[in-house]
Amino acid sequence: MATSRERVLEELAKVAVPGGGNLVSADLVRALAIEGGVIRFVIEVADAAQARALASAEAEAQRLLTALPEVERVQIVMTAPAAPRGSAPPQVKAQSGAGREAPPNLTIGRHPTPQDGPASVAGVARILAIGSGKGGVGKSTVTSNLAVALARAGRKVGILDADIYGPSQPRMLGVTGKPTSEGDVIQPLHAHGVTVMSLGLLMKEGEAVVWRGPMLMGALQQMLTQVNWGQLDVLLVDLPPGTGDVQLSLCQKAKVTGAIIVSTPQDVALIDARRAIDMFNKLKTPVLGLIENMSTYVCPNCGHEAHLFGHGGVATEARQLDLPFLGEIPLQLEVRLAGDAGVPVAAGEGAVADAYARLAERLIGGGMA
Ligand SMILES: Nc1ncnc2c1ncn2[C@@H]1O[C@H](COP(=O)(O)OP(=O)(O)OP(=O)(O)O)[C@@H](O)[C@H]1O
Repeated sequence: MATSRERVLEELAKVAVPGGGNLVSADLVRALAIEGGVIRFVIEVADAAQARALASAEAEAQRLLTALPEVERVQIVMTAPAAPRGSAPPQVKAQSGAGREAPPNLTIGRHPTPQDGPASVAGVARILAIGSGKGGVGKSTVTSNLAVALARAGRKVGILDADIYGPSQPRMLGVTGKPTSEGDVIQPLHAHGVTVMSLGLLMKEGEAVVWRGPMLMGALQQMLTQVNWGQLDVLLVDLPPGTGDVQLSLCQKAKVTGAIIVSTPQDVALIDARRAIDMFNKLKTPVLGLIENMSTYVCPNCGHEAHLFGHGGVATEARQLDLPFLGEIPLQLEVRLAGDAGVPVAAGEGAVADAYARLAERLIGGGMA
């Protein structure tokens, strides 16, 4: 069983920090995420001097958490913001056209600015959070394909890739350029009729770890408010898996129309999906429905139908929770190949593209997109 968030905070509250108090009471812990036996979080400090002063607290936190029975790995990132707390957000500087190999020249990631409750995003009619309890169930794949299907159905669609631990929308949508900026307004990119902004566009591939900490809450706020989204019928937010701080900040900072939960039919995924639903309920974000991904598998050679991860589990779960079941997406090799090639399968023709078109129609018909 995974260690609970409360248990982790209990341990961190034992770690004294210079100046009095502990890591938790001094409000230094950010982005706490627990995935199986892996615990990740950020210690947020004001500057390099405080980072040095907290080095032994970091080591102590590492020691205490690693000693917990269920914990396999503890990953702590210490971050100092680019500018001191409370100062104006840094200007966004951008270059266009540089290859993905070049280091990012955008300054993004800052402390969130205070605001009274969740805010609307200018020009964006609806915000849908696409979440999952478990990682790897295809949430990002569903997001990119659903966006393309909605665009094909004539809707103005955007994707905000907030999956800070593995932003994959640039690859899945085949966008490789870098966003440009005018003043502090970031210009998003466009692919397959979808407006796209991703933290992944601001980092070298595989460098997520460098960007995790400083980008968290403030970066999400920047992505919502500083990106020129234009007029959108719907903005899909691809969340990291689980129930961490990104989900929390999104629902606190933005007026989220609702959440859609992606799950495979496997019991283990469904258990985690329930947790995600519970979190959205607690955040008072309506859960608009569930999608079953990696549903039926049809053998391309003999046409035999198999249910590798089971079948119908998500529909049953939706019925039990009295939530809408929005549809099922088959498991097909083409889905992965298309995602890897940067042309979502929903942009073409075939059974999976049809399934996404039905899903898009369902959302549009229900006023969700
Ligand atoms: N219906 C499908 N058929 C075949 N492969 C799929 C399907 N859906 C997703 N995949 C593949 O499964 C893998 C995981 O998908 P994806 O990255 O979308 O999951 P995720 O839930 O967003 O993961 P993460 O936890 O990293 O955010 C990818 O290689 C993707 O191409």
